[in-house]
Amino acid sequence: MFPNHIPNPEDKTAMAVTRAAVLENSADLGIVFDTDVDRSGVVDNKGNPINGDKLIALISAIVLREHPGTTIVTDARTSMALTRFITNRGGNHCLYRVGYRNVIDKGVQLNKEGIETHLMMETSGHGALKENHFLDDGAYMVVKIIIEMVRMKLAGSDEGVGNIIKDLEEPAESIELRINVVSEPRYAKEKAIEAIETFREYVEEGRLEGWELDSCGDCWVSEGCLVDSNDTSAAAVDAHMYRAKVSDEEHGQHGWVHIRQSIHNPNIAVNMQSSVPGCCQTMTRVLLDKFIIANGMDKSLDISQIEKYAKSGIVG
Ligand SMILES: O=P(O)(O)OC[C@H]1O[C@H](O)[C@H](O)[C@@H](O)[C@@H]1O
Repeated sequence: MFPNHIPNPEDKTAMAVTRAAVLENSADLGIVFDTDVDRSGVVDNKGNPINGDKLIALISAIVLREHPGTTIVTDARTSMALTRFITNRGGNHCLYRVGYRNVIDKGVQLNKEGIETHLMMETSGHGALKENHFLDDGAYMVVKIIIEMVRMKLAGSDEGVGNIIKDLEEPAESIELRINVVSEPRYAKEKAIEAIETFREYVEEGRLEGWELDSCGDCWVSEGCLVDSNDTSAAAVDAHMYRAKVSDEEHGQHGWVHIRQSIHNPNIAVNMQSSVPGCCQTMTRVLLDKFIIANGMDKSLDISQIEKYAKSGIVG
């Protein structure tokens, strides 16, 4: 379909065009790759787009049937519902750093430590399997999905592969905001790290009410996972990233805020999810008033996207 849309399984147009083609041709499956075919997304026969968390869930369900109890590593921008989906099927969910190399390397490391880890996948669509020599390989993922689809058809089901993930809930809200670092480019990384580490201290010291540093709960990675404290084996280059789980009296734990230095750009990426409509805006206001402004960080950071979302609920 290229050059009709960007070849990217995260791209809404790419998924929408593929969905339309599947429905128009009564196809069994639509497939979206990026240019070098290491990222993928699919559309099932009913037109359901399956990318991001949904793709991870679909592959997880297949892999967990083949390897009961396996550990699955993903980046930490996945939903709380995905963790439930994996654990409900008997798997362990290891939430790790953004960056497909980090996610895959974590899986390699866990296997070396004797923790059976068959799938490593990022929300971007990058994914690797132990059986495929830990290669970042979108084509292999899609072949697994095609085999599953044929298996279902041979068993007499026309439900489509989307049926496998029908119990995966979606967060009510999921947003990404960027904070540009106002500085000479050579100091930008340092400043971003300073801001992110101050965020960590704030959350650790309980200065943001209801916010708590997240980890994989009581899994074997204990504190080392999302908080990075006792893991020296992975590259330090993009290690400054933390996730805080967020609760309030009314809803209990309803979401999370993930803050990290961008891998490619001199900015800070802020991702948020909540199961309660309106709560991403509430969390943004807390971040703005109780952390950024309280620290005087609004002088060294371009917080226009944060301010806009806090005021209007509009990303941009
Ligand atoms: O830090 P960002 O600019 O958001 O980029 C983050 C992304 O960087 C690269 O594209 C990696 O391949 C991805 O694994 C990662 O998710």
